Amino acid sequence: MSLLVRAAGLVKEFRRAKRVPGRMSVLRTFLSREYDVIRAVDDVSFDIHEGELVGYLGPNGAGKSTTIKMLTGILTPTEGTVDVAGNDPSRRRKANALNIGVVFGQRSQLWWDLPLRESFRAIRDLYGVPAAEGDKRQHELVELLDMQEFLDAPVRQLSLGQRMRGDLAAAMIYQPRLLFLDEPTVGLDVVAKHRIREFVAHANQARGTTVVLTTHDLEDVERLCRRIVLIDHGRVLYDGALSELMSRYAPYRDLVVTLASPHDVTVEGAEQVARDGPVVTLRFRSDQVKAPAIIAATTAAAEVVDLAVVEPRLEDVVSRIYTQRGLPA
Ligand SMILES: Nc1ncnc2c1ncn2[C@@H]1O[C@H](COP(=O)(O)OP(=O)(O)OP(=O)(O)O)[C@@H](O)[C@H]1O
Repeated sequence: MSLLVRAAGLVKEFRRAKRVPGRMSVLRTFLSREYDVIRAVDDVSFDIHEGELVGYLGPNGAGKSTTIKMLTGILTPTEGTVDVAGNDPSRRRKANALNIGVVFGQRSQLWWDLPLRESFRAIRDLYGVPAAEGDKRQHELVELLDMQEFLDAPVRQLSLGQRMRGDLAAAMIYQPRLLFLDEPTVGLDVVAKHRIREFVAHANQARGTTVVLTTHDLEDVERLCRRIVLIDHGRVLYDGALSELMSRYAPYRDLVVTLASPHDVTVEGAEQVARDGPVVTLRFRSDQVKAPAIIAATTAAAEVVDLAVVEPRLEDVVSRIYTQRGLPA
């Protein structure tokens, strides 16, 4: 796989007027020439290869949007370098724009008063997509995202889910090599989320589009991303496979059993971590002991009426990382 994005030692600092306390604070802050420097991105480096689908994650204020803005050319780095398909995005914004598609869940890139069909036409013209190729691509996207029935309605009349589908299609119609998705499923119902995820997976797998996904919805991540980059306070905490993060930081399974009567259970190789009436949770190291062995030992030790083996949730691992402000020991 060839290298598509290289971020090396990226730093972005913002200046924010220092708040002057006391009477007339707002006016005095405005007139004061003192600033605080905020290091929103602090020495971030990563490579992304063609065809990858990377989750770029972090808590609120971690520096995700600031990084993405540097990759798309909206912001110039304070230090460090960015290369996106051979372009320095902030110096060659137009050339970079031809290679990238950007979708923001929170705000539309479409023309509010135009029907989607007209927006697509305008974008195709803007990007110089040949007519026959554009027609074919548009037809395909309309089918894939099931947009036929609202193609002629002005964007302002669309539901959030319809608008998101429109935004995705608009970003893909000129076939960018790299797609940035910022919270693409925020505010959508389960069916709409599913549809968006299916489309993104298809774009990545069938068309080979490289995707950088920023999201707080960890189901998006579980469904789509093999690799994640986790940042906080502008620094990379983890960059690697999602499966590796889970096996390294949550190498356990829970056996949840419902007993015929409420009591504690002692089983070798497992630890009882919770009991709620007759429902007991036994945790065991999945890298050291197999689930069937724990199940057999538990059913021998107690009268079990129901049981389930539960995998650790990404949400638990990530929330531990966020609260500890670092990777668990
Ligand atoms: N234009 C700006 N001027 C001053 N500070 C800024 C500016 N843009 C971002 N920041 C600050 O930089 C830090 C990182 O912000 P950023 O928007 O990159 O975070 P984020 O990870 O995208 O957060 P969220 O998940 O809430 O969108 C925050 O402390 C934010 O207040």
